[in-house]
Amino acid sequence: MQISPSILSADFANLESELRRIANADWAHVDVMDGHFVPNLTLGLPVVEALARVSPIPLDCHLMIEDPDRWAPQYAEAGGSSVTFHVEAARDPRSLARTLRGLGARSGMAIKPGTAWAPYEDLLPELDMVLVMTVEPGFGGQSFMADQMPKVAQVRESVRRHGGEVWVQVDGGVSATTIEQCAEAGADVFVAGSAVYGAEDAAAAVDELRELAAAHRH
Ligand SMILES: O=C(CO)[C@@H](O)[C@H](O)COP(=O)(O)O
Ligand SMILES: [Co+2]
Repeated sequence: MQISPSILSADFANLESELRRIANADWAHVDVMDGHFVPNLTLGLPVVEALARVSPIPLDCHLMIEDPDRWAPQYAEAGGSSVTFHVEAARDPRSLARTLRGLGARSGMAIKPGTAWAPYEDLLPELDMVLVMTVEPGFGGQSFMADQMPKVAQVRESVRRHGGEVWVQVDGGVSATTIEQCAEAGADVFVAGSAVYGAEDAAAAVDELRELAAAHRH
């Protein structure tokens, strides 16, 4: 059970110290938004490069951008240990996932709440992680969509049948009150932005989330 706090809810004026607050987490989740794929703009390659230089934990880059076929490999080169693109934006997801792995990154594929999983099941051999969004991508602090749990369970079942080591990540509205149902549905990597950075003791929030997830393991 792994926790990946989203720095979208961190203090952008002090990102290095904000990363140190979550040094006990498994990953630092970096939300890259381009103002086109989603109606919000956050940060890009130069900032990811800078974060990779100082982060005590590996970067989990979530790319909410158009044309990931062109840009995602550069996030792997910039220091993203895991790079997740949205299938809705990708022209050739299979080839992109292979390219990411070839660059030494873990390949992740994200699906929005309105996107079905079944058409993409055959991509599993190329993937290290599937990200099931539990909010509409674009902003932190939104309400958790419990209606995505059946999709998490579907992805978990596909992974079980496929037999590989593919992680199932949930992102959006994950907190101490919603993480249990995510774990029970089959998620094993949990992104939490406001629930971690909104806590006075971010490291304690990470530990609490990990314990709750472990106690409700699928
Ligand atoms: O990708 C996104 C939003 O598009 C997320 O990573 C959020 O930033 C998570 O924030 P919370 O919902 O946990 O506050
Ligand atoms: Co995200």
